[in-house]
Amino acid sequence: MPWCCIGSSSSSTPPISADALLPLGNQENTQPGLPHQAKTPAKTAILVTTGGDGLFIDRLRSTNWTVDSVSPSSVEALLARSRPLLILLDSRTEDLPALAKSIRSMVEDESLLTVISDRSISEKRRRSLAKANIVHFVSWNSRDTSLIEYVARLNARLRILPALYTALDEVDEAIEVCDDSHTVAYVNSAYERLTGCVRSQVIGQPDSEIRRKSLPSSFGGRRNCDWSCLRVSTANASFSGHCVYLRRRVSDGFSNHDQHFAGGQMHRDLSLKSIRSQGGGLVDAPISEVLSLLREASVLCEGGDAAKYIKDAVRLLSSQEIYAPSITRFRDGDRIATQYYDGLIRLQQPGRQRKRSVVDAYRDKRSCSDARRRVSGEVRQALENEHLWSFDVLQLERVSEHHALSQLALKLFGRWKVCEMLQCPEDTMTRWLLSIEAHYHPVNAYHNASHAADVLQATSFFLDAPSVATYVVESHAAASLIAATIHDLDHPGRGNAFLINTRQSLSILYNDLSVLENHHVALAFQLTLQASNNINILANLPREEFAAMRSCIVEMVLATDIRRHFEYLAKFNQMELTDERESEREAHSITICNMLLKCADISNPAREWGLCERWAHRIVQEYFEQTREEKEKALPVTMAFFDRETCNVPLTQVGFVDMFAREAFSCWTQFARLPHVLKQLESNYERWRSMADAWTPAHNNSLLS
Ligand SMILES: Nc1nc2c(ncn2[C@@H]2O[C@@H]3COP(=O)(O)O[C@H]3[C@H]2O)c(=O)[nH]1
Repeated sequence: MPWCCIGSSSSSTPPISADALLPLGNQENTQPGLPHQAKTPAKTAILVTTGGDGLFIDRLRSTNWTVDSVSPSSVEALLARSRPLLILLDSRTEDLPALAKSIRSMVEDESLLTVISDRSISEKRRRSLAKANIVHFVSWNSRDTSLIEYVARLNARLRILPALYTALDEVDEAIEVCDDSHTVAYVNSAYERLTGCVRSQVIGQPDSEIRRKSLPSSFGGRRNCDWSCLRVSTANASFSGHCVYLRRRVSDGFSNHDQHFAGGQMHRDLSLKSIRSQGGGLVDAPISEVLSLLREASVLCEGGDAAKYIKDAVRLLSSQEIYAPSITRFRDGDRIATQYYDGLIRLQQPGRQRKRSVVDAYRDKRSCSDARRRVSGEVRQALENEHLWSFDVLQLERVSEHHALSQLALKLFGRWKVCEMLQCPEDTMTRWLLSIEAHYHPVNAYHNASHAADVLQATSFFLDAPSVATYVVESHAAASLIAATIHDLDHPGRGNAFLINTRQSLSILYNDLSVLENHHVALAFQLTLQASNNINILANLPREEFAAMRSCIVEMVLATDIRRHFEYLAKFNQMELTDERESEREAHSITICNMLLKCADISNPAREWGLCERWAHRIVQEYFEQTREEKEKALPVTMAFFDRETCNVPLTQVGFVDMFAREAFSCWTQFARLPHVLKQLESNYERWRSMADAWTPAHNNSLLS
C-alpha cells in the first residue's frame, strides 16, 4: 500500500496528496521519483501599482516568479481572464481597502493578496484592510519570500481540488475520507449512490466502521463489506493523518463495457419494472435501484456461485408479489400454514354464485343509545388498569354490558387529549364513539366492538412505550387511536376470501382488494361526515390537517389487512431511523404506527393466558361459522381446518403464531422494548402446544365465549 504524504486540512475538502501533485517551485524543488518530470505549474504574480519596483520584486523574479505590473484601473479586467497565485497591492494605491475588497470578491481564496509598502502600516489601516481578508504585508526592500512561497504552494494544491472532485465523483468506487480527528471529511457520489447515505448527513460525522459495515455489502465480496483503508500520513509517518476508505470493485479483467456485456443475460433477466411518467420518461421505482445494483453484483460475480444466488434474488424481486411469501416460506406440507396462507393471504378463487350470504342478513342499522353513558363503579374499576398489558377488556365488556369500546375510548381519548388535538367538543366525541360502537356486530363471536376495544387498549399501551413515543408524531398517535376504534367497523363475521368468493357487493366495490379494511374505514368516514349524524369529530380541523388526519387513519386501517402482513413487516424492518431528516421523520412515524396497529390487531395471542384462550376460542367459533356456511352453500372452503367437526384449536393457534405473530412481535417488542409481551406470547405458544395432543373435536362444542 503506497504511503502518500498528505497535508491535513481542516476544511471539509480532503487534503491532496503531495505525491499526486507536482511540486510548485523552481527546478530544485522537483521531487525525484515522481511519475514524470513535467513542467512545474507557473508561479504567477501581478503587482497593482501606478509605478514601483524594489528588491522584493527582484527576489520573486529570481525564484521563477512571473511578476506583471498592472494599473489599479485595469486589474479587474486582467482578473476576469487569469488567476495569479499572488496579487501585490501597492500601499500607495488610492482607496486601497475598496480595491482590495473588489479584488477579493473576484479571486476569493484562490490568490494571496499582499500589500507591499515602503513603510510600516498603521494598526488602523491593517484593520480596514483585514475586512478584505488582507493579512499579509511586505516591504519593497525585503528579500524574504518564504511565506509567499509557502502559501503559493498550498494555493497551487488547493486549485486542483475542483478537478479532483470531478474525478472522484466520476469513479465507480465508493470513497470516504476521514480526517486526523477521525471525522468524515468527504464522500464521493458513488458512496452516496451505493450506500443510500446523503453526503450532508455523513460529512462531519465520526468515522464509523459500524456504519460502513452496515452499508449494503459490496459486490463480489463475501464479507459484510470490503472497504480498504488507505491510511495516509504527513511527512512525519508517526502522525495518523487522514484515512481514505475505498470500496473497490473486484476487477475481473473485463472493461466496463465488457462487464456490462457479460451481464447481458442479467439485463434480460432483470426486465426492470419502470413506471413510465406521463412524459414517456423512465421513472424507476426503488425496486429498480435494487435490481440494477444486483445486476452490477452479478457481473462482478459472473461464473461464481454468488451469481446464482443473485439471479435467484433478482427473479424473486422481479415477481409481482415481492412481499407476499410463497407458501414454501413455511414448513413444507404444513397443512395449517397452507390453509392460513390460502384463507388469509392467497384468498380462494371465486366459487359458484349462490343465494344471499350471511353478510346481508347481518346488516341491520342499530340506533345510537343515549348520548352519555352512566359510568358505574364496576366500569370505573374495570378501567383502572387500562395502561397495563394485563388489562382485562372482557371484564370491562361484562360490567359495561358490551360497551367496552365506548367506555374505554372515552377514558383513553381523554388521557391522550384526542379532543384537544381535533378541537372537538367532548359531547360530539361521545356521540361519535357510541355510533361507531353501535356499528359493530355483537353477534360476531370475535369481530365485535370488544375486539375493537381490545385493539384500542393495545394501541394505547404501545403508544405509551418510550421508544415508540420518541418516534411517533402527535397527530399520528391520535390517528392510530381513532383507527383502532374503527378498524373492524361493521365486520360481517366473515373474511375477505368469503366476500370475494360470494361476490359480495363490497368485494365488487373494492375490486377484491382489502375489501373489509376498505369498508371499515370508508363507512367510518361516511358516518362521521354525514351531517345529519352530528358526530363529525373532525369538523374543526383546518382543511390540510383534516386531509393529513384522514390519510393517516385510512393508511393505518388498511395496514390491518393480514394479507399484507409481510409487506408491512418488511417496511418496518427496513426503516432507517438514523436518518433524522424531517421528511423521513413523518414517514418513519407512519411506518411505526402501521406496524403498531397491525400488532395490536393480532395481539390476543400475546395477552395473559385467560384472555388469549378466550379470544382464540372466539375467533375459531367465528371461523367455524364461516366454514359451515361455505360447506352449506358449496362455496370454496377457505380454511378447512376451521371445521367444528375436526378442528384442533390449540394447533390452529400454534400455526398462527408460527406464521404471523412471532416474527411480528419479535420485531415490534424489540423496537418498543416490551420484552414481557413477547415472553407472554411464547409462554402461550408452549401452552397451546402442550394442549394439542389431548384436544378432540368434542372440545369444539364447549368453547369459551
Ligand atoms: N387463528 C387465529 N387467528 C387470529 C388470531 N388473532 C388474529 N387472527 C387473524 O389475524 C387477522 C387479523 O385481521 P382480522 O382481524 O381481519 O382477522 C384476524 C384473524 O384472521 C388468533 O388468535 N388466532
